[in-house]
Amino acid sequence: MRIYKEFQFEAAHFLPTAPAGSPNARVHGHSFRARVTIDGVPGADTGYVFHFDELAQTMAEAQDALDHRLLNEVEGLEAPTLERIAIWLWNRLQNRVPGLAEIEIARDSCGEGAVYNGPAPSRLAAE
Ligand SMILES: Nc1nc2c(c(=O)[nH]1)N=C([C@H](O)[C@H](O)COP(=O)(O)OP(=O)(O)OP(=O)(O)O)CN2
Ligand SMILES: [Zn+2]
Repeated sequence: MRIYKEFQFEAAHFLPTAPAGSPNARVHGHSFRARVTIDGVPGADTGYVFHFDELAQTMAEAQDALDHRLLNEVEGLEAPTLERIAIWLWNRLQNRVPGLAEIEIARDSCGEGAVYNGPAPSRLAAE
């Protein structure tokens, strides 16, 4: 079973590789939504996969690192596309959230988003 929790953040950014003169090359802001999805089996006694309160604490720390920031100044987000933010959040949460299955970063105002399910499995040594 999959469960999820979301948080919002408002942040500024620019895309350093955008062509000069493009609006994307200028600092501008968006409202972002992050969804963290966990895959697991509800505990026989607890009835939950992972307690939302525990997840909320971890997510609050990530939210604080992103909210009302210039994302380009956040370590690892020098090119802060939706895709890069999704990977950044995955890397931040992967050791702290058992069963982490998916990160979605969305800009709902323009119907855009990126969904990341973690790195592709590494090739078998025999290959
Ligand atoms: N594959 C991607 N393409 C683009 C991304 C991205 O993250 N991944 N990001 C951008 C820029 O951030 C750009 O600002 C998005 O612009 P646009 O789609 O025009 O949306 P708005 O600026 O209109 O968003 P509002 O929040 O509605 O103002 C470009 N491409
Ligand atoms: Zn933008």
